[in-house]
Amino acid sequence: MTIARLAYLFYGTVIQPQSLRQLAIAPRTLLGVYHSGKIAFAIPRATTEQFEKTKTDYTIDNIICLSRSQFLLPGLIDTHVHAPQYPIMGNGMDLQLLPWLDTYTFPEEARFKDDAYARRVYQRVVRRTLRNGTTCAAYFGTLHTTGSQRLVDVMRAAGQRGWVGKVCMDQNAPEWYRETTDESVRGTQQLIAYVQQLDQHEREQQQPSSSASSASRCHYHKAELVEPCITPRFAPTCSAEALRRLGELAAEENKLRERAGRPSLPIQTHLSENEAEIAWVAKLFPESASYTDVYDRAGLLSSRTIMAHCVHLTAEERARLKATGTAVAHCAHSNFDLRSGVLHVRQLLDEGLKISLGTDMAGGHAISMLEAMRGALTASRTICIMEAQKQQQQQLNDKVHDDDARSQLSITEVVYMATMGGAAAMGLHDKIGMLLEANYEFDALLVDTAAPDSPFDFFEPEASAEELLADKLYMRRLEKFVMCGDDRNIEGVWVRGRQVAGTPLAN
Ligand SMILES: Nc1nc2[nH]cnc2c(=O)[nH]1
Ligand SMILES: [Zn+2]
Repeated sequence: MTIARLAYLFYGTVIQPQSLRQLAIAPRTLLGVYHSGKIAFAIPRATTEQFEKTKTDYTIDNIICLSRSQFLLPGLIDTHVHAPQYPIMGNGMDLQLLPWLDTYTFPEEARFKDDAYARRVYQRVVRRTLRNGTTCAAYFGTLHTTGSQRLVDVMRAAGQRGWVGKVCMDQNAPEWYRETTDESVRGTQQLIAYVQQLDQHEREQQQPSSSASSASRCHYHKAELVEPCITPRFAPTCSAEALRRLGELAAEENKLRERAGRPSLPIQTHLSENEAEIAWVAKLFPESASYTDVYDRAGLLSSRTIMAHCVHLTAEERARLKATGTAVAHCAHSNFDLRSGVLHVRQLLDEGLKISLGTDMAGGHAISMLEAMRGALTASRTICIMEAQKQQQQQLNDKVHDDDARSQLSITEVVYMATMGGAAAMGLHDKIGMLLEANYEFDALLVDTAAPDSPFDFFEPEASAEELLADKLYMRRLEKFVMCGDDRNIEGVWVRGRQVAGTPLAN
């Protein structure tokens, strides 16, 4: 009898969102990972005898015992980020969206016609995002098809999961950074074909297993790690014809995919970010009932569509996003930095919309999803303050009203949105976002709140047994990491069971 083989066996605390308001904290979890990247088992509260027995039951390549200050967390998912804007991150934050695009963004993105420059910047972006724990990202590229292909190459080589969109713009952009409608459609088709061909090649390379039923015999592969994504930049820079043809392309492609039992094609764009943008869309598309309706008419709303921002939507628009399963990427830092507005995220959550988080780097000044979580917390508190001020101004009574913090997000909610919520937004919820489920792919971070160069100090609570053993202690560690942590607290990063950042940790 052959002994099954594991790439990794972890023994320690696992923290994982279960739903928007529920977090599982599972101490002393035995977590096995196959070479295929799939989780073999996750047994919380395992005894040392179980640990010893597992070591004899399996051939294990790497055993990692977590210390008290460490825990595993699902990988962070950035559902809206502009890879080519990395060189201007943190610069030019003095303008609002439309002049910001013309002044800073388009000139930088135009440089990506140079494939070598594109590759160089994309290597930095992918390395930096991985180091910060972003295991999966929905990237916007530029207008350039070959440049966008280089982003695919870099992600695959580094082992990062995600979407890559060749940005489409056929109007209202400078003539040196604009394309024809045909070029928008053709470039998107070429990117889809390119990724398909890479995946096909990868599948052919995979050794056929003599006992295919044994997941442990499957090897790591890169097929479907990176998906092409239909990416009209936003309605103002796309003609109605371009939007319609991109919607048709998605529909045609999805017919084939459905027959092959494959997930539908991802779609991403911007929606209702800034007041001037919304007024411009109303002028450009008078036949549409709303900004959302512009995309809806083109067939671009779907259960694999992500709309970034959505700050100023009407109730009808929100209902339409919900009905079509379209997700909203909440990009709080960007909404502050470009003075676009403050998303009332509690309202959208109450209405049952799918909400995830995005850095929107470089509209947002930070590349880290920890920053995206903090931004979302700050935005929700800003809503609370605005609501309180409104109540006071209305002078319903002259005493200060009770503190109402219902609009405020919790740590649990932002962690959900940065992990499981991101997986749901990208239609990957049956693959990633969970660590306590066998057969999920192991996309994870090893966090250490006592890392040697940690940007904060964690003081153990007084040693009452109740406090030391309770979930409370790890909740406090998680909160510290979210509020005060950075990449120095991320000691290892795995995507599909392969370590892609951090120091080699196996012992
Ligand atoms: N934040 C942001 N909004 C956009 N709307 C259209 N393009 C962009 C972009 O690059 N960033
Ligand atoms: Zn954006």
